[in-house]
Amino acid sequence: MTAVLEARDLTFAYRRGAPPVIDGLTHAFAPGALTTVTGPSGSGKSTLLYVLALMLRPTSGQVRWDDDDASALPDAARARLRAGHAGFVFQDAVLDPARTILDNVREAALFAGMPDDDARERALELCDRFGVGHRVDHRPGEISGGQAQRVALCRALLTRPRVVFGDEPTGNLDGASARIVWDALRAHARAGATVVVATHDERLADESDERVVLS
Ligand SMILES: Nc1ncnc2c1ncn2[C@@H]1O[C@H](COP(=O)(O)OP(=O)(O)OP(=O)(O)O)[C@@H](O)[C@H]1O
Repeated sequence: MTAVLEARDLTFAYRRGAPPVIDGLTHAFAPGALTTVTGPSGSGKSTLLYVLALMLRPTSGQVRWDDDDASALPDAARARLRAGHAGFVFQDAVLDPARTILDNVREAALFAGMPDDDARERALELCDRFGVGHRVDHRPGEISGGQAQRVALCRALLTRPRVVFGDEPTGNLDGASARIVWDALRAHARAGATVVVATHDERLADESDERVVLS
């Protein structure tokens, strides 16, 4: 099967002539699988996610999406691919404090061309599913950190993206909240998406379908 997302001899350095942070990585990230990226602090886990998500351009090699060299596309085309097909969950929820929970979740639809009514319905369904349905009219300052992270998860899954990136998505959470976020990401993978999660949590990494270990 064609991989949705593939790193091919991927190298990335933040500055010309600096030692590469990613050095010749080749890996096909299988659809239907949750792949964890692990490795010591500073080994390049976040950097790899940003390169795979087309936010940073490789120094050499390719990031292929659906068998095209997506990393070589112009900025606008890369941004369109990201907005249309990818979701993100970071260690901190990064919600807009001025907008309600519902509007924060619906934001993802704006850039993906999802009709407003569908977005609202799906946002409410996700908020209910992840236990923040009673908070949709509140602002981020009025909910807990664990709830905020579940809101970020709802936002990431809103458009049913084919690729989801998580950068330490459970890093700030207690065990129960971490489990909810992890299980949701795994379920999204089982539904066919390609899910790539950077984590320090070896116990969660042991449960992943595939692993990329950086050194
Ligand atoms: N914007 C940047 N400019 C220059 N160097 C950077 C930049 N961001 C990260 N680095 C360097 O790149 C290397 C990899 O950083 P990265 O954040 O990807 O690692 P990580 O494995 O995610 O680390 P951690 O587990 O601590 O979050 C580190 O040496 C870091 O100092």
